[in-house]
Amino acid sequence: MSDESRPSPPETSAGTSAETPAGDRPRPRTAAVIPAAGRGVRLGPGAPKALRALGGTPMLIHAVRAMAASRGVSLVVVVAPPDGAGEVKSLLDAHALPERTDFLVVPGGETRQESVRLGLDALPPEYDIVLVHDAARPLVPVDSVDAVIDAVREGAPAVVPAVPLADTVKQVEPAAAPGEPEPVVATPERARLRAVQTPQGFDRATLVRAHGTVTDDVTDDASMVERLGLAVVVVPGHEEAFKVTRPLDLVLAEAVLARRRLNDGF
Ligand SMILES: Nc1ccn([C@@H]2O[C@H](COP(=O)(O)OP(=O)(O)OP(=O)(O)O)[C@@H](O)[C@H]2O)c(=O)n1
Ligand SMILES: C[C@](O)(CO)[C@H](O)COP(=O)(O)O
Repeated sequence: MSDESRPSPPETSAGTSAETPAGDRPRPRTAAVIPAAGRGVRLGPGAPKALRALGGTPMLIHAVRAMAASRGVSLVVVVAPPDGAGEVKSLLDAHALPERTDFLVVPGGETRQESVRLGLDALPPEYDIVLVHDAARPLVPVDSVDAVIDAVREGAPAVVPAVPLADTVKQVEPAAAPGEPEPVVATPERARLRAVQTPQGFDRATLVRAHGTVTDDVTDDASMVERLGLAVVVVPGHEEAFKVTRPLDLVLAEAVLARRRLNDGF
């Protein structure tokens, strides 16, 4: 492990993914890669998005805690802004994670794809299942994380959490000239469309192969697996796993967090 890591804690009886009843095959171990190296241009000027505060705590810390909340996740790899790995390491040192969860910090790249690949490159060999989770989805509930891990453990090479759409979606052609209206060319059947979230879960070898093979620009990791011709399956996502992209998303995230804190009594 690099200097940017905490030493692995001893196995505990609290139950890592490798723990099994006597005689059973060990369960595959799961690591979560968190791409957090984006600027957050759509959120507006300020610090890199992952380091901006949500309820007084950096968004990245919420995302790391969301992964660490799953008893199946025993390593979190944070892909930090390229010049911010030291700051991210200090943040993680300052915010307690469960004893069972180890972490690593690596510097990210120019694109999300590149950042995910750099996170994958840093994974120790003993992890067979990989989750990829956007730092920009800080409020994903643990049940969604567990559902993705379970589906990969049951044999799916690639799993995405997703929710139905509320809006009708139109496919358009680019406008003939700037300022001209965009012509609609199709209306896909909404009932068959899904809005895809993270964490997306993968058999590690499949994801590594996808990142080593697919060079086109894509907006998520599962579409790289689709391009290999392999099956990707959907499990139910959650409305609170939305992505903080624009200023209004941050307002919603603050409200969701305030509601949780009220319900939890702190
Ligand atoms: N070079 C990049 C670009 C994005 N990401 C991460 O990928 C996730 C999803 O990306 P997005 O929400 O688009 O974040 P940004 O790229 O920061 O946003 P924007 O496009 O508005 O700049 C985020 O957690 C972001 O930090 C990354 O690790 N490395
Ligand atoms: C991976 C993702 O969150 C799935 O919805 C999304 O595609 C990321 O897109 P972004 O434009 O890089 O935020």
